[in-house]
Amino acid sequence: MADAVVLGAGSWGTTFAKVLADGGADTVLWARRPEAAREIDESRRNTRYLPGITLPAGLRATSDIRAALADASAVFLAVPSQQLRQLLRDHGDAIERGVPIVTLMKGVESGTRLRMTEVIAQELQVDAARIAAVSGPNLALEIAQQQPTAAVISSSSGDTARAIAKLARNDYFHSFINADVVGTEFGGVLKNLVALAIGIVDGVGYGENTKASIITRGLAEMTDFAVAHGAERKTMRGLAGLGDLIATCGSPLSRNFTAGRLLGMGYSRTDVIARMEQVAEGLASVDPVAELAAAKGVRMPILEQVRLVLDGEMDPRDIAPHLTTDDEPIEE
Ligand SMILES: NC(=O)c1ccc[n+]([C@@H]2O[C@H](COP(=O)([O-])OP(=O)(O)OC[C@H]3O[C@@H](n4cnc5c(N)ncnc54)[C@H](O)[C@@H]3O)[C@@H](O)[C@H]2O)c1
Ligand SMILES: O=P(O)(O)OC[C@H](O)CO
Repeated sequence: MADAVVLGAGSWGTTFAKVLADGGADTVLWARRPEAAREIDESRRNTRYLPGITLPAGLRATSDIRAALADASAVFLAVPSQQLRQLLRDHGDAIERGVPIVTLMKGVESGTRLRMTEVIAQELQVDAARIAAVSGPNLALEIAQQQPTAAVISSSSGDTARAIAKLARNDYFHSFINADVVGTEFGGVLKNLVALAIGIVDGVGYGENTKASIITRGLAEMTDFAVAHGAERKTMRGLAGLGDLIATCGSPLSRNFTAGRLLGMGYSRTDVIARMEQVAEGLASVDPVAELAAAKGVRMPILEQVRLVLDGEMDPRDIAPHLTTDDEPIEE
């Protein structure tokens, strides 16, 4: 049996497989395209997603998903959020009973508005104690370059969180644990939306005051939203909240920041999607998060303005003054 099987050989799946393999885990990475699996196995490279990175010799790759799953002691999922349900529907039956299933993803499903752990539980009919979510300030390329980084592994089961945290650690990557799955997952989803806003104002040409104002108010919005959905407030101050917000909003490596920047430069939603070569989860999360916020009566003016820019109903230059939609001053 392999200690870990990672599904999805994009930038994060490949990097996380490297993290696991560098920590000593016998790791198999599933790539949809046979030529990608071959390149990883034969050249120790994934040039499309991780240029310049040499992958560890112990990391094996395959394009045979069912063989990989049948041999897995733990399964890690790293495909775009809108694709997860179909992948599990097609191949979830190949996962052995009792195996922990870990989402590395940061999105909600359009339509159902479900978090990834909820999609897993619903589609595979597995107990929440077997499921975990990984989140944190984790820009893939920096970790693939072995720059020191922390993440948090969240599960309702302390045993599951601890087991995954022990697998996902090495001399450059450290995993903490928590039991707040709702907050940990929503942190990863919501910071993408703030990063879109930061990208937009960067594309417009605004500077650090504007960005700091949006990041600070964005964290307040994230916290209101997450707490209304059952998260712990402190999670939003942790790696999955503030930590990831700082990394994603501050880096040109972020695909959400990049997508926002294109919007700020005047490209339409359709143009931005066409230009992105990797997934920017925030683009698909805007509408379901806005719907979830409305259902709980949570006001999210920054999210609302990102939505208006995406829909072509607001000039990107107008986003910054509207940090709140209130006419009367409100408490910070
Ligand atoms: N890249 C990062 O820095 C990073 C860090 C943390 C979390 N994440 C999250 O990880 C998830 C994956 O992101 P990524 O960066 O690896 O994306 P990516 O665009 O780099 O790669 C996505 C991978 O999924 C595969 N894929 C696409 N559609 C598929 C389908 N229908 N079935 C199976 N495979 C499919 C692609 O071939 C590709 O290998 C996202 O939710 C993202 O938010 C990314
Ligand atoms: O490239 P992004 O915007 O998807 O962000 C990547 C990671 O989530 C950063 O933690």
